[in-house]
Order: sequence, then C-alpha cells, then structure tokens
Amino acid sequence: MRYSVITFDLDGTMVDTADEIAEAANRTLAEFGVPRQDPAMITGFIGHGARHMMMRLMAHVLLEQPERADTLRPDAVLARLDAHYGATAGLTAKPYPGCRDALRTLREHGVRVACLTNKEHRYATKVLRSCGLADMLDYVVGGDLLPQKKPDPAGLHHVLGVLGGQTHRAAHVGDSRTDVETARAAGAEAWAVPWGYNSGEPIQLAHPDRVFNSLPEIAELVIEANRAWGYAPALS
Ligand SMILES: O=C(O)COP(=O)(O)O
Repeated sequence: MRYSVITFDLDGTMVDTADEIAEAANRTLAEFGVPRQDPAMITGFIGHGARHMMMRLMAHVLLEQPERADTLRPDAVLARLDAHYGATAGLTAKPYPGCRDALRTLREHGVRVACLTNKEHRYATKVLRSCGLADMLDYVVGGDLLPQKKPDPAGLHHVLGVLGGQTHRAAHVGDSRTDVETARAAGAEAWAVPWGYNSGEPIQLAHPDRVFNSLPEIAELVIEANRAWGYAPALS
C-alpha cells in the first residue's frame, strides 16, 4: 500500500479546542441571562460546527427552562455566538502531542496532508494559524466551504481533487463516528484517535480500520508502508 494523501479532522483530533468552544457558548448564554452550562456537556455537542453545537445547547436549555423561549431566539443567539467564538477561537486551543512533528514528517516523505473539519472555515483557519499549524497543511476544508458537511464524502473527494490523490491511497483521521463514516463513504481508510470528543462514546464502537495512540504513530505507519511499497519521495 502506498499512501499519498492523509486528511485530519481538527477538533479533538489535531487540536484540543473544547475549552474555548465551551467558553464562547457560555459567554453567549450569559448575554441572554442563562447560567453557565457544564463544559463537559458542551463538549459532547461538538462535531457538526459551532453553530450546530449552539443549537443543541439551546435545545437542552429550553427543555429544562421552556420559559426562556421568548428571549433565546436562534437568530439572536447565533449572531452573538459568532462574535464570541470569533474572539475565543485559537485563544486556548492546543495541538495534541506530536501534531506538528507528524505533519512535518509526512510532508518530508512526500505525503500531502489536509485538514477536513466541520468547524466553520473562518474559525478553522483561525485555530490552525494560532496553533502554528496553518503552514504545515497543504489544504484546509471547513464545514461551510462546500454545501455538504461530513459525513458526506464530498469534502474528502474535494481535497483529493485539489491535491491530486486517489481514494484508495488516502486515509482520513478523526476522533468521531462522523469521521469514520466520512472515510468509509469516500472509499478511504478510516483511521481514528481515542482522545477526542465523539459525544463521549469510545471511538472503537464506530469500528474504524485502525486506532492510533499518537499522531506521530500515524506518520510512522504511513512512511513504513510507503517504504515497503518501494516509494521514495523525489529529492528537491
Ligand atoms: O467544530 C465542530 O463542531 C467539529 O469540528 P471537527 O469536524 O473538526 O471535529
């Protein structure tokens, strides 16, 4: 097997963004007089973009406090979330151990790497820049760049079209069932990491093709597979 393109999910896979997402959500709710909500619960709502997370959080609040329905209106809340997440995105986000090394090593060995996330594109690029990862990626697809989001395979196919890769030489790495389903739907290998969010469910239950214990382990496997196949990158 020779791998030519590896795509990585962002939240919970390359970067720990849970705290700043919860902070933006709670700052937003505070403006509407809603007490702070448990960050762990908010983390469970991550996976389909910041606006989707906020809609799920609002649904949770309104279920417990239906009398807030008059003030907690989606348009008003989402507009304030945009302001707050625009301010917190990238503030406390931290790449998981070995993230930069893994990306650098893959590229040094001729493998192209991309970020495929459901996070809105403007926030994704802000987080990647503030974590020093933006220049280490060959391409980024945020959740609102195309009409379809993960688990639709369109984003992965788009990356492969741009970078010139084939699905049977690609793997998508993620922390959630959505990522596994995306890879499968696209015809790429479904690789997973166990430290992410996945709504609190162990990623093994989504049956990925492989689960890795670190990001550098992914680079090692790819390089070893490509070496065994006899592929050496052109020297530049
Ligand atoms: O921002 C989100 O909710 C999800 O983003 P992800 O696709 O990078 O996990």
